[in-house]
Amino acid sequence: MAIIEVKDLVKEFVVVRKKTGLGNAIRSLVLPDKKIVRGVDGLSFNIEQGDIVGYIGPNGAGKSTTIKMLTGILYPTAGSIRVCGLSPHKERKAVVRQLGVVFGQRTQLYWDLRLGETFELLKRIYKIEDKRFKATLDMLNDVLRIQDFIDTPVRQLSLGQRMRGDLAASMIHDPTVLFLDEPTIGLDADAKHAIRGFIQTMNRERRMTVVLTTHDLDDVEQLCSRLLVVNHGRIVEDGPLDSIVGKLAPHRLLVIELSEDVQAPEHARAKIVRQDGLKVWYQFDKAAISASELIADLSGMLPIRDLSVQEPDIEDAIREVYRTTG
Ligand SMILES: Nc1ncnc2c1ncn2[C@@H]1O[C@H](COP(=O)(O)OP(=O)(O)OP(=O)(O)O)[C@@H](O)[C@H]1O
Repeated sequence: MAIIEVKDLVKEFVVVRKKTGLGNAIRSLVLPDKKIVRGVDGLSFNIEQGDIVGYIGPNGAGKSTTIKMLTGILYPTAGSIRVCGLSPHKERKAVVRQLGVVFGQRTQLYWDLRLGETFELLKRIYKIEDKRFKATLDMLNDVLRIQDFIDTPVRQLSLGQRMRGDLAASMIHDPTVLFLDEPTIGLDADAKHAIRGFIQTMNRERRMTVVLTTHDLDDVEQLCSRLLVVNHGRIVEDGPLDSIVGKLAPHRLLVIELSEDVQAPEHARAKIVRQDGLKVWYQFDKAAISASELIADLSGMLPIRDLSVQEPDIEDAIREVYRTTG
């Protein structure tokens, strides 16, 4: 059984359109001009236990709205959700015990408490027994190195320390699923490395399922076994990184260095995208022609001194996801 099951999920928001001018403002009070915005528009997907899934897409695609519904913060307009066999909005208390949630852009720690006091508070909220609490803290300290600043008030922590504190807090009750919304945003390379290491360790050692929204390409590349790409509230791609890169950036480049300055010939299944002195760049789709076929064809027509095949760039492919507007 999948640990997260989402079927035909829809979330609509009612937005009141504001008009300028006093007359219009008064009219709006009596008869507001309402518009329905579909933040999520018929999502269906399952996530298996132990997966690390990147939930990615351009701004306004519906990522946060989905995460809020999966964690019981928002009520869906239609469709169904099961997380650990529970309905997040109907069985919120029970579901919250199974979930860890971290929003990179805002802390869930208590600003005026020391980090350790926050953990104590969470211990009481979740009714965690002493022995288990201590064991979890020791484990979290091993992975996140929180001991150095556990007695520091949260407001004095650096961003990287605060994020490690937030992650530790989300794990105190030993959840089954971890939702991370931009967990590495604004962090330096060391802190990012620590956070990624933590996610990998929790996934490997505790079979923790992780759903991660991120704009960081290294997060995607280093962590995610599967990507769900969302746009306009719908899933537009679902699969491992490689296959999505293949779909979004199907083109490869054959770069040929000529031994003589000749005009490079056109090819029916490859396009010349650049010629600079003795170098020519042919772009081709590997589904239409293989690199070896193209090389064989061209070597009969051109004086070739050297050549190389350039694979598509993961960064370009994922950037394409974030650039997409259509
Ligand atoms: N409370 C709200 N009221 C009205 N519209 C909303 C509300 N929350 C989200 N929306 C709209 O729903 C759509 C999806 O928004 P959402 O915040 O889920 O996108 P996102 O993928 O998380 O974007 P980002 O990457 O910018 O955080 C957007 O059109 C947004 O304007």
